[in-house]
Amino acid sequence: MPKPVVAIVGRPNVGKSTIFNRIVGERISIVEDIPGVTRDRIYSSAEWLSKEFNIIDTGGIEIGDAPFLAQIRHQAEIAIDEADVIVFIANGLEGVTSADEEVAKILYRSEKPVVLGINKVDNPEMRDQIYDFYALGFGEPYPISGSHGLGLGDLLDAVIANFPANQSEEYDDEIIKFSLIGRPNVGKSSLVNALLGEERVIVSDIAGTTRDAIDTMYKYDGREYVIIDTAGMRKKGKVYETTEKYSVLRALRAIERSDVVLVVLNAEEGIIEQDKKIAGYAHEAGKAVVIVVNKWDAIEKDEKTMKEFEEKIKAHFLFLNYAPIVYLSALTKKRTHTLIPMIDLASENHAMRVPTNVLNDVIMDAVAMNPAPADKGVRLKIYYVTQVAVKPPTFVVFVNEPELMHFSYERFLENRLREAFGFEGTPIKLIARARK
Ligand SMILES: Nc1nc2c(ncn2[C@@H]2O[C@H](COP(=O)(O)OP(=O)(O)OP(=O)(O)O)[C@@H](O)[C@H]2O)c(=O)[nH]1
Ligand SMILES: Nc1nc2c(ncn2[C@@H]2O[C@H](COP(=O)(O)OP(=O)(O)OP(=O)(O)O)[C@@H](O)[C@H]2O)c(=O)[nH]1
Repeated sequence: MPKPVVAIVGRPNVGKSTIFNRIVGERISIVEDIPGVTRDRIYSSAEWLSKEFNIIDTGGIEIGDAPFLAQIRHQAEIAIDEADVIVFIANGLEGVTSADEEVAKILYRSEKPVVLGINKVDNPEMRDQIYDFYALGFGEPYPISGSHGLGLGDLLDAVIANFPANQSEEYDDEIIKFSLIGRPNVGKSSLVNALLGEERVIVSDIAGTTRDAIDTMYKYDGREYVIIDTAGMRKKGKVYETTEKYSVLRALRAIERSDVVLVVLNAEEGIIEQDKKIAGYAHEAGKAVVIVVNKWDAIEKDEKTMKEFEEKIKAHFLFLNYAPIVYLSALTKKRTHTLIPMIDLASENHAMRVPTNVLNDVIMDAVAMNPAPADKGVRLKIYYVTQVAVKPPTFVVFVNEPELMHFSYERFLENRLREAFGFEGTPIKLIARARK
């Protein structure tokens, strides 16, 4: 089920990021600290009354050197393009400003529901001041205080009440969904075209939350695939579509809807910081990952080139050590046929379920071979392991003291699981829990 998308808009300094952070809370991703991966907090999943949604802080998307008013206009347009419900924030301490009216004007033009939040209403006496904001024309203004966490419940109730009704299932579970991410010009569109070749292409425009996302159905060897957001890869019409943060936002949304993410690199240009950042998003989302080195035709090669490139990738993407690497050329179509089998493999491993008894045999053997080190005289004891989820495979390890599970030991156990079961192409997650 596609999750509804909520976007926060408003002129600078009204408290959008404060509210975003409040709503998102402390969401811990699959790997807490990947060195070198900076997290842009402009997009996150969130939950209210067990309704899940995604939320965008449009204030975090700066549009180059556009002047003040153009900035807020573009941000409002992004909200309209990307969201199902828009949260419009104004500042209760300052009353209605002309910049607020500017935002309102753009929002009127859309048919998206708008919930108006008046921020910085830090105490109940200030509530009378919010009535001025009826003038903005979005009905009842909700008084809130982002910094004190007040009033957000009522605001979110209104947001949820505006979610689109009965969204249909996106695709059948057997259909493998994949997306291509990578910085501009690495060859994502060319690769999609190379894959599609002469095949009949059915482009589906999905109804519901994923506005603007054009997915492509793809059949290979009798199996069905969906290439997620092929439109997002091509589209570059509006001013903000060329900004880096916006493409990050599109990439994050495509990643989220995928089973397998292809991180596309350019052999000609090698690996740069931006590639690392993009790869980090795929990893953090817990998706299966295949690294694609494109433009392999364009470089001088000898028998060592591939090995050298692989070492470079391993060094730059330590956190993606499970991702298989495919070298190909979208231009000449050399080795493009090796890609789909890799996607199949990564996807299968991402959904792998290991029987509990086999799992425990492997872990107990590992522990016997290499017992956990003691910490201040107390030794970690592992009682039992069970797989609690797939996509990615997630294991709960029941222990005496979860704090004794150090990173290096966890890594050791993870490696043993990988040796025993494969898991090529997928992250796996270990969670230490105290046995009750
Ligand atoms: N008094 C008060 N101050 C707040 C509240 N929420 C945010 N602020 C303050 O307002 C300032 C701006 O907050 P941000 O969350 O950065 O605002 P923003 O809208 O994201 O700003 P841009 O990123 O510039 O668009 C900060 O100094 C916050 O501490 C609130 O509920 N009450
Ligand atoms: N030599 C060579 N050139 C390639 C290959 N794949 C793509 N190109 C070229 O690289 C350029 C960019 O390719 P695109 O497919 O548009 O790249 P993209 O990643 O979709 O780019 P954005 O849409 O900007 O994100 C084009 O000029 C392609 O012809 C390849 O395998 N070898």
